[in-house]
Amino acid sequence: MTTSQIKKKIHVVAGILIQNGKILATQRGYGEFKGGWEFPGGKVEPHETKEEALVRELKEELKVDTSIQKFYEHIDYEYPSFLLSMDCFIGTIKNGELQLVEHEAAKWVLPADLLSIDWLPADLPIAQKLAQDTLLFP
Ligand SMILES: Nc1nc2c([nH]c(=O)n2[C@H]2C[C@H](O)[C@@H](COP(=O)(O)OP(=O)(O)OP(=O)(O)O)O2)c(=O)[nH]1
Repeated sequence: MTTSQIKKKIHVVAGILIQNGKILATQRGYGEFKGGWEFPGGKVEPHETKEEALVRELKEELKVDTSIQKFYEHIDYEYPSFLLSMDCFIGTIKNGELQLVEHEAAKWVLPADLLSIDWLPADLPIAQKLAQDTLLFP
C-alpha cells in the first residue's frame, strides 16, 4: 500500500467570488495553513450538495449571502497529511457586508495581480487559470 492510499481524503468546496472585475482572496486565520491565501469555503457535509455547502460556509465564514453561478475547476492535491479534493465555483455576493469570522484578512484582487499572492499550494493552479481567463475577464 502506498502512502496516498492511507491518507484521509477531504472534500472541500471553494468560492471564487467576483465583484467589479475583482476576485476575493482570503487569508487563513488558524490551523496548519495559517497565513496562506485561499478561496473561502470549507468541507461538504454528507447531507448537502456542493452548492449548498458552499453557500453555508460563505455565510458562516464571511456573513454574506451568495449566489453560486457555475462550476469552475476541480483540484486534487496531495498534502503531506491528507488528500484534498476541491471543487471551485464562481459566485457573487448578493447580500451582506463582508465580516471576517475565521480569516485573518481578505482582499479584492484584479486578475492581473492574482499571481502576486501567497496562495496555498492547492489554490495556485486556480489563481493561474483565473489570471489568464479572458472569457471571464475580457
Ligand atoms: N476552504 C478551503 N480550504 C482549502 C483551500 N485550499 C486548501 O488547501 N484548503 C485546505 C485547508 C483545510 O485543511 C481544508 C479545508 O478545511 P476548512 O477548515 O476550510 O473546512 P471547514 O471550515 O469545513 O472545517 P473545520 O476546520 O471547521 O472542520 O482544505 C481553499 O481554497 N479553501
